[in-house]
Formats: sequence, structure tokens, C-alpha cells
Amino acid sequence: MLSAEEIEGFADDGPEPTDTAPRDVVIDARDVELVFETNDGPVHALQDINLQISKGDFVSFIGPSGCGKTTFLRAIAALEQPTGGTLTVNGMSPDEARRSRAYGYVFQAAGLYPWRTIAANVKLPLEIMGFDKAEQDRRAQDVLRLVDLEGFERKYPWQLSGGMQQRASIARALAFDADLLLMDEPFGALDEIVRDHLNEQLLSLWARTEKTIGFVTHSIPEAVYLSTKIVVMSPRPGRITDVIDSPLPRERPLDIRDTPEFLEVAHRVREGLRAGHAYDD
Ligand SMILES: Nc1ncnc2c1ncn2[C@@H]1O[C@H](COP(=O)(O)OP(=O)(O)OP(=O)(O)O)[C@@H](O)[C@H]1O
Repeated sequence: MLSAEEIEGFADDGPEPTDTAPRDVVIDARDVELVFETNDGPVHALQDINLQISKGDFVSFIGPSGCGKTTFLRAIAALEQPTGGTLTVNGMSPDEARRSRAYGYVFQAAGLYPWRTIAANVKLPLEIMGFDKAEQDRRAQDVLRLVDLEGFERKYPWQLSGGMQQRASIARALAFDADLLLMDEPFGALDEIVRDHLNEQLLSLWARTEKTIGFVTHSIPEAVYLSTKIVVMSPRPGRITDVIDSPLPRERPLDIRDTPEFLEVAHRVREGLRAGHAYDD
């Protein structure tokens, strides 16, 4: 079950940006390094991570297991501390950004409390933050409408399909109206048809809300379909092997996946993944 620290993490007012980065840079990573000390020795989860994510970007992180995708997302959310380099979110330290509710975080498992209704799950972070009841109701209604779950407020998680539960968890992450949404393989456990549908819905939500999204995936088609920027990563040590700025238009019907432009980007991602493996040999 998620900790209060993990389910919080959405936006409101907070410390002013310290202007270490241009205004439209939301995430600025410079030479970020993160080493876990374990009984078997140090694990270099992240090394030489240099990346700027701008406002309104949809950025996917793709790479084999253990390349540091989750660790990087957790570092942005101040759930892990880099051991080197600098990392800012809206010009603040990740910890300041967390306290100012700069982002919503969606986990791989929906992580809904089974004894709470869908609306009560969505309102939980708002309760923790002390929003008054009327505001909690208003926000829950708004975000449940955004993810197409109007009418399911009084249902319990087990009464919803896996895809609907994941949409509810996205609604919970949106409840603070943060400009930044961090999503760690939110659709990984779903079948392909449901996943396609949720991908379409997420793109439409992104277009309507103009949020900045950081999205972890193992799927090349998902990364290419969703992203304006694709960050290809590789393990041991966890590092970035390629950053691809997508030439695809922001408006994307599902059948864009059959176009030569799409296949070309997918090819480059695949090459980046291969290059990362070659490094290990
Ligand atoms: N708390 C921790 N303590 C020690 N090692 C860790 C910890 N968290 C992650 N690691 C290690 O850091 C490396 C990066 O892990 P991470 O979970 O970020 O990879 P990932 O790319 O998200 O993998 P996956 O696709 O399997 O989720 C791995 O070698 C992992 O074993």
C-alpha cells in the first residue's frame, strides 16, 4: 500500500522558483548520479544523467529492466536522493517541489484502498492536505470526469476493471491540478486493447490540460505513440543512450502507428536499445 508521502505529490502554491533554469524548463538534470549502497556492493542506478524537460513535453523513458527508469522518476519526486549532480523541478529542489505539490505520481499498480469508494480514494490526498469538503467534492468530480469515470464515484475498486482502476489512480494524481504528472508504467499490466484505449485517452487528456508528463514504459510503440521526447536508457550503469525529439504531430490518431514517420522513430528507439546492450558486451 502507498505511503502518505507517495500518494501526496500534487500542486498548489509553494516556494518560488530559484531561477537556476529557464522558466519553461520543468525538469533539469545535470550530471545526475545515484548509487545505492547494498550488501553486494554499490549499484550504479543512474550515471551522467543530463536531461531537460520543457513545459508541455510528453517524455517517455524506455529501456531494459534495471536501467534506472523508476529510480529517475522517484528522484524527480524526491522519493530517492541523487548521490551526485543537480536535479531541479520547476527550478526548485525535488524536495521543495514535492512540498509545493508540483506533481502527481501514478504507480504501476493502481494502489487504490479497497475499503474506500472511487471518489473517496481520489479525495484522500485532498483530505490529507486539509482541503474543505466542498472543494474535495468539486475536484473529485472534475478529475473523474476528465478520466471518463463519471457515474462510478460510489463504486469500490473491486467493482471496476483493471483499466478503470488505473484511470481512477490517474484521477487521484490529477486531484491537486499539478502541472507535472509522473507515471511509472501505468498500463504495463493491462492487455493491449485496453492499453491502446488508455493511451488514446491519456493523449487527449494531455492535449486538453497541457500538462508535462514523464512516463516510464517497456513498450516501443507506446513510447513512440505518446511522446514528444523519448529517452532511451541502458543498464549497468543506468544511463541515457539516446534522446529522440519526435517529429510526429501532437495530435495522433491510433493509425499513425502505420505511417513511415512512426516506424522510423520506432526504428531509432530500437537501435538505441541495441546500442545500450552492445555497451555491456
Ligand atoms: N532501493 C534500492 N536499493 C538497492 N538497489 C536498488 C534500489 N532500487 C533500485 N535498485 C537497483 O537500481 C537499478 C535500477 O533500478 P530501477 O528500478 O530504477 O530500474 P528500472 O529501469 O525501473 O527497471 P524495471 O523496468 O524492472 O522497473 C537496478 O539495478 C535495481 O536493482
